[in-house]
Amino acid sequence: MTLEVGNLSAGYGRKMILKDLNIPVIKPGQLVGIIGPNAAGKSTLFKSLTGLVKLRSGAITLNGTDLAAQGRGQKARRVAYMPQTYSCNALLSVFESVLLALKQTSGWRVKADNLTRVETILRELGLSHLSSRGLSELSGGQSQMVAVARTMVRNPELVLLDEPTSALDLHHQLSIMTSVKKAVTSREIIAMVALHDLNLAAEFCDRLLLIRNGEILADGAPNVVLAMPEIKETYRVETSIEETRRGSLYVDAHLSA
Ligand SMILES: Nc1ncnc2c1ncn2[C@@H]1O[C@H](COP(=O)(O)OP(=O)(O)OP(=O)(O)O)[C@@H](O)[C@H]1O
Repeated sequence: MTLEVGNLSAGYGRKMILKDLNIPVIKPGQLVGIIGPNAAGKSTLFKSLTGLVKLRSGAITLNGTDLAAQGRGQKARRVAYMPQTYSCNALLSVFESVLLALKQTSGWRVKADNLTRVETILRELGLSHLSSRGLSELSGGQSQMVAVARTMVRNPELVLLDEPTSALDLHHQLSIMTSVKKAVTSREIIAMVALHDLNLAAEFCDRLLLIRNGEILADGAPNVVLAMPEIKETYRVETSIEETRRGSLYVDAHLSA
């Protein structure tokens, strides 16, 4: 499983957002963090990869085949996308809503294997206790975790998660990212995760892409990218990188004087 993006340009109407963007090969089992300020183009990149935003030019090669040339059904089987804002029919239970997400890959007929898959993903994400709860009875953070479950249950080749931790408390930020990382490694798939928290990005990602104004400013290992001057310039903050006692990176940031 590999992903490569070449000379991708995309936008809305006449407005070009992504400009000739290149992402050299992402290897299987990699969790890639997409970082950058508000309005940088992170969600637009995800929408371009899923086909929700039409490409002006460029190629998206997933595991040797041109994703852009594939039909909606095929794309839906191969790529699972969790948008920044998510909604689902409020009359469903958590279990039913996750089961419904499988419809895109396995059709309307429910097989025994589908039920097992739903149970497994709810267990892996620590959501089993919410299984029979109605969606309308969930907190914001619980809804966000269920949205992650709906994305991961499809067992796609490429997972795109747009700020999956934005509504979560510290414990759940770490546990969701740990579960996603585990799934990516064990299934040898690729995940791209848009994150505003640079410390989460440092802790969990194998590679970071820094995007600003629709262009990639930096691409590399977290310790390299986070130490680049482009980080300070892009976020307009002063930063320093420290190594914690556990050996992970910590980004200390404050506003420039
Ligand atoms: N449907 C749309 N029509 C027109 N312009 C849009 C549309 N969606 C997004 N944009 C514009 O595209 C640019 C990039 O937006 P995008 O949502 O990709 O940024 P982002 O990096 O995900 O931002 P954030 O971190 O704030 O979520 C912004 O200038 C935004 O106003």
